[in-house]
Amino acid sequence: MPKTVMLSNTLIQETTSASSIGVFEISHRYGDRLALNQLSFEVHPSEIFGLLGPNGGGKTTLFRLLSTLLPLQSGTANIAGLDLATESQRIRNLIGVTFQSPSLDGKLTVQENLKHQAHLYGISGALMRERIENALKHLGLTDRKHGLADSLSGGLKRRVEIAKGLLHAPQVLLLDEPSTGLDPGARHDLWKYLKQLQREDGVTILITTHLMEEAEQCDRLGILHQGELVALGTPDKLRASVGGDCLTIHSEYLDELQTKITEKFSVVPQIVNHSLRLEHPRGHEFLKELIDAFPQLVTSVSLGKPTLEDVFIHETGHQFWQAKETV
Ligand SMILES: Nc1ncnc2c1ncn2[C@@H]1O[C@H](COP(=O)(O)OP(=O)(O)OP(=O)(O)O)[C@@H](O)[C@H]1O
Repeated sequence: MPKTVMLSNTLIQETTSASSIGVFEISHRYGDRLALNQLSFEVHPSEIFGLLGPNGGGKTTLFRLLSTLLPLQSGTANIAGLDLATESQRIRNLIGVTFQSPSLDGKLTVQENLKHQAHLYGISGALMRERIENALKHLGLTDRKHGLADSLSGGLKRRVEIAKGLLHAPQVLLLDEPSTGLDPGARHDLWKYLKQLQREDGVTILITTHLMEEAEQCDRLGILHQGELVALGTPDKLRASVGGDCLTIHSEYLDELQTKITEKFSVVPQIVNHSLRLEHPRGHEFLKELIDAFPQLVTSVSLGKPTLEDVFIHETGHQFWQAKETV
């Protein structure tokens, strides 16, 4: 967290030099709708930090703020020690951003799109050619470089968007749902490349996703729900925060079974997506007790170690895919 100091009656927040991205108590409204609520987190240098959240959680709004497309309404933020509110031009030079919305010129070839992007950043000549070839190679686009962007599939277009964000060798990459539309092979290659950028070039990567398997690959994760950060930590630490094993109980008599389990075992199962869900330190033993106690009410029970989806349910009471846009 930033240190707050008093200077001439003005509160100044000092940034923590150890962080590459610092977000401190950011809130953002669209009219009456509160899209981000007092959000704070820090991303360390050369870290891959994931923001996991369902649609409407506020991920895109945060990206638009960090990439200087939206002005900050309240709170403070910095990237590589530069203040977002006052040094947006310098920040733009050192970040690479890929948004969900398409930005390619469909009437230009892949290579022309990349050249255009390079020129915007003042890159030309041999350096430009080298950067473009490198990005094409790592994103599996070399044999499509002369094809019109309009002729590409959604997944290939996505890869060109990502290539565009990498051409000026940014220190910090902001990737908003980069895997959307990519098949599993392309997703695997993208992650291999992101980890290479992290390892060899020390790039810091902030990525948003709603895919659990992608979230698993991040060094640390923030779980964003209705504009608030409900959990923060490594995937392992987050999973460990869920108490023991997770049981999902199917029944035709959910309300009755919920009451009876609560009375008999003094634990309150949550009703999530037409089933009962509870956490127990020794799930396999409890499962047997449960079936012995209510053989007529229990249709089936599944038992598993906590997943990131369980972390989300644990923190919000909602199933990830059913979390509503209610902010
Ligand atoms: N321009 C806008 N005007 C009004 N409300 C908006 C606007 N943009 C976003 N919102 C609302 O703000 C909230 C957060 O939206 P945001 O797009 O940041 O979420 P998200 O997590 O990126 O979702 P998605 O993955 O669907 O893009 C949502 O409730 C959304 O409806």
